[in-house]
Amino acid sequence: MENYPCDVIRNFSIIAHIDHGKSTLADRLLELTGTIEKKKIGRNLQVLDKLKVERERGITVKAQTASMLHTHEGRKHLLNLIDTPGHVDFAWEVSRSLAACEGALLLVDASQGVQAQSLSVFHSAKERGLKIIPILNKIDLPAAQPERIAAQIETIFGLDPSEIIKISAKTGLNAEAVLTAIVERIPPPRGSQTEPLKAFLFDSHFDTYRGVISLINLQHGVLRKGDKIASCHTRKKYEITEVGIMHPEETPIQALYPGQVGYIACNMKQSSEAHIGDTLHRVGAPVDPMPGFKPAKAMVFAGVFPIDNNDFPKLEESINRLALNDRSITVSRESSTALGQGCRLGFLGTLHMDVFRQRLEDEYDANIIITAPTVPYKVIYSRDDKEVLVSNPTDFPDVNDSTLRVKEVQEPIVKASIIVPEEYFGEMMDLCFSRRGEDLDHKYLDSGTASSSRIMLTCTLPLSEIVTDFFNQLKSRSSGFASFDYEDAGYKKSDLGKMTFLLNGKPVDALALIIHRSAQEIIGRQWVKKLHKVIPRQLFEVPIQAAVGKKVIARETLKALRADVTAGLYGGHYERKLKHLENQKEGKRQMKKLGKVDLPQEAFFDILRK
Ligand SMILES: Nc1nc2c(ncn2[C@@H]2O[C@H](COP(=O)(O)OP(=O)(O)OP(=O)(O)O)[C@@H](O)[C@H]2O)c(=O)[nH]1
Repeated sequence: MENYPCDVIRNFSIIAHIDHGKSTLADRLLELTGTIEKKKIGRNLQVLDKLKVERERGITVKAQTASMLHTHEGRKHLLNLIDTPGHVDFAWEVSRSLAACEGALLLVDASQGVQAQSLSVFHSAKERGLKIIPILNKIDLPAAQPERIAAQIETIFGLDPSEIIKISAKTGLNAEAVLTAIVERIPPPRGSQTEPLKAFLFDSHFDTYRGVISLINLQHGVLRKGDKIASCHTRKKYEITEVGIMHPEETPIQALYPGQVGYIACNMKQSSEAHIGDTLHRVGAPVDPMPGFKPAKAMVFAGVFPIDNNDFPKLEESINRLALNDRSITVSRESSTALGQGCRLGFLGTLHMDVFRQRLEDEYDANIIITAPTVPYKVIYSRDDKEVLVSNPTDFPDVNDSTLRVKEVQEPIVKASIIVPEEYFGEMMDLCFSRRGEDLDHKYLDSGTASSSRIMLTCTLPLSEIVTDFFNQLKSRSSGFASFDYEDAGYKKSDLGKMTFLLNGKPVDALALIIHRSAQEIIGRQWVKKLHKVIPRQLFEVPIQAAVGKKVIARETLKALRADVTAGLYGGHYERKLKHLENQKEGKRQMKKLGKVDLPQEAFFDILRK
């Protein structure tokens, strides 16, 4: 590695909207540089996307990094690709990956044009002062409009059209030009061997045998096995047990030199010790830490409960093991009278939550119930202006109870941008208004009179409105054409209340919701109807009520039972009934006594799944 001084090193990321071909281009670059063999990636198996869920959903969840060697004008260069995940929830991972680069390839699909995330990742890269190389991908597609999209890139990003490289990552057409541009246009890192050791930690994962493996970008100094290092953040000390580069798999090396990107293993036992954005230095030779990082903030919370309560220890262990590799997830225990013992998890967003659930189910075969997602609300009390963050509806106070002296409640809001063809503009406006959107604004993205021009719509929305079903609505109401991105926009005062559901006068804690006043009646009625459908009849009449504070706003009555246990269950769905009967036969069916009401776990499943 000592043969690769800074001037032959290039550290870069590929940034793009989801599906614009980032992983495909990464594969082509690895292939062109001989880092991987061609045959390995024949069946659309992308080397950089490793997790099963990623393949199933075709998205990158966790960033993967690879080093490659490329000869340019007779000189061998070391190119370090720092891969970034491609979804709004993971904007934080993108920003930390970018901090380890000097340049970024901005990839835009020539048939779809600039999309919402193209814009947000562009701004992120620009803020960091990275050299941006615009690339138009998928020019092999019949629907590609390279000229029109190139004009878009020029007007929206202010990039020089002559700098745009037009390629097909799939066929490999012109991909060689990308390598040349990386070497010629991206500045080399600036590091020095003589300055005190300084390494930037930008990613980490957990390995069962070696403990925490951290990816680092070495700013200064030389790092070898046996070196003693310390963290600026925690001040803990470690000894390096292995140094290597990702080529693309972990490949041990003797030493890492300034400007290089690689991995280290040290005696770090817990992933919580590896702080993303931390700076490492040699023991006894402290350095100034790299500029601070915003830590990942969980913005969506949900309870996870096992269907069978005996499974809780196993579920908890699985959750902890998965969380080891994803420190943006927060985990705490939660218990509910209705659902028993479970965990409350905090996620970056709803996709993050879905991915986690799928991993739990895939890898651990877990049979679980997830409660409705909530966002963190701020409750401010008049007594000494105390501010409490509430992310579990159970803990939300009754705002009308004057003894509690709640001064106001605030909810997190986001600044959303939606890019959509003009003909769907009206639909998108409706959607935003129906989700309490404010400050709506829009602008045309195509200059001149292009047919089917595209519009960028921006507005502020409460975060709670986009964590439930917003994305699906957006896609279905725009025939799949709208793209969406959002950023944190702080907190805002809001008229919210806690809605509880009562069975036979007893509240069911797992079903509590925090809802804006304008939607309380509608949601109350909907949920009461749903409950009425899924709760089996009992030996006595059961009132099902929705209440906000002490005020009941909706009610249905479940008539007393006469004969057959399964009659009327689930609105007569045959397979459901069959499953129900089978469960009963196996004696596995769990009944929850809520007051005097028997509520099967499956009923919760049906309500919460919606
Ligand atoms: N026709 C054509 N298809 C392409 C090209 N590049 C990528 N694709 C296809 O586009 C789809 C998305 O490509 P990916 O490389 O997975 O996209 P991505 O940007 O990595 O997606 P995320 O990892 O989710 O951000 C795949 O089906 C690719 O085969 C191209 O140049 N031409």
